[in-house]
Amino acid sequence: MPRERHETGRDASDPIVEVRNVSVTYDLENRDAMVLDDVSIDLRRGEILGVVGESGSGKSMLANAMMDAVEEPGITTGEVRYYPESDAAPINVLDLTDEELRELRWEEISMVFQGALSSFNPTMKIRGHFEETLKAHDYDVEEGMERARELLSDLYLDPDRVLDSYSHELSGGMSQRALIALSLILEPEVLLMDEPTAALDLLMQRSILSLLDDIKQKYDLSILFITHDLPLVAGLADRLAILYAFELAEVGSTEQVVSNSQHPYTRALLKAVPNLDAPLSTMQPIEGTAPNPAHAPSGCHYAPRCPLATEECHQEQPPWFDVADDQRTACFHHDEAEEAVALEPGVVDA
Ligand SMILES: Nc1ncnc2c1ncn2[C@@H]1O[C@H](COP(=O)(O)OP(=O)(O)OP(=O)(O)O)[C@@H](O)[C@H]1O
Repeated sequence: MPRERHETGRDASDPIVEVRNVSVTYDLENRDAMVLDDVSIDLRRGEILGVVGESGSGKSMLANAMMDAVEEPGITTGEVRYYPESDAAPINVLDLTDEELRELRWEEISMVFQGALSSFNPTMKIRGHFEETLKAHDYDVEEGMERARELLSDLYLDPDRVLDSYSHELSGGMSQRALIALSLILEPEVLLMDEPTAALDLLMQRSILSLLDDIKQKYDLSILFITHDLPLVAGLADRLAILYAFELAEVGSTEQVVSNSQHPYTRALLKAVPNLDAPLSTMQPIEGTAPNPAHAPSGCHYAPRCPLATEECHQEQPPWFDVADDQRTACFHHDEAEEAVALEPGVVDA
């Protein structure tokens, strides 16, 4: 059954952040270009939601919009509602004053970017970053530094050694873990992670991901994990949201999306990823290129590359279709996708 292009009402599964019809617009090549186009999604309390998309698809825009941190002169529209507790009134993030936003960030919603080296000030020891953040938010420094030590230990780091180092004295994996500890110092409820392990080798990526699961449990976090690496996040996330060219294409439980995707783009993406179990000959790159935001197609953004596209797809944006319990797909031809883009069994392990 077709649905509106946005989720409506409160979810039975208790959202902690609701993103509703959020768009981000920049003036590019003298025209309004949407680098995020009418995205609606919930981050549910206690879940890890993986947001997967190619480079330039708008992943960072989504995370930035959720904290009203889109870089000027970008314009964010729509609604982002944050529910500090299940039955509390929502906070409308896009309506907050600068001072209110300063409090929301770090204390309620915290963000970790890739490349810890550029996030840390090279002339300040790691300890200084923790102390500075605690002071800036009027937290008790002594108590906060106790928590810092615990967080660093939770991330399998030696607290004394790390706190007394400059970031360049630590390995990439160590400084990225120190950055995760720093992001949690003010006990936020939500962690937005934007390609947090992209610069690290595979082994370190995997070990950080398994730590993340433990940290999530211990500190009751809800995590949005952004990546271009579908197999990486499939092993971690409860649900996946697939972003293609500034729009959401499909959202569902990880297992459903990986093993029963109903969107031709998700299926093509699954076919395009290298996988240790599947022979290289079964991999297939996606033909064509993603649109530039200044020249996005008027209908479904994937239509120009899609084997199933019909006139309707080129003219109209597809609505959401509920294709399974807790899985929705924005494709007119979702019921033909499985046959048109066939997958080897077990392409990615959920
Ligand atoms: N400051 C800016 N001004 C104008 N356009 C921008 C700006 N920053 C990003 N964009 C454009 O917005 C689109 C989405 O960018 P975004 O950074 O969200 O992509 P992404 O999916 O996070 O990519 P990556 O994985 O490469 O970081 C891209 O087409 C990008 O070129």
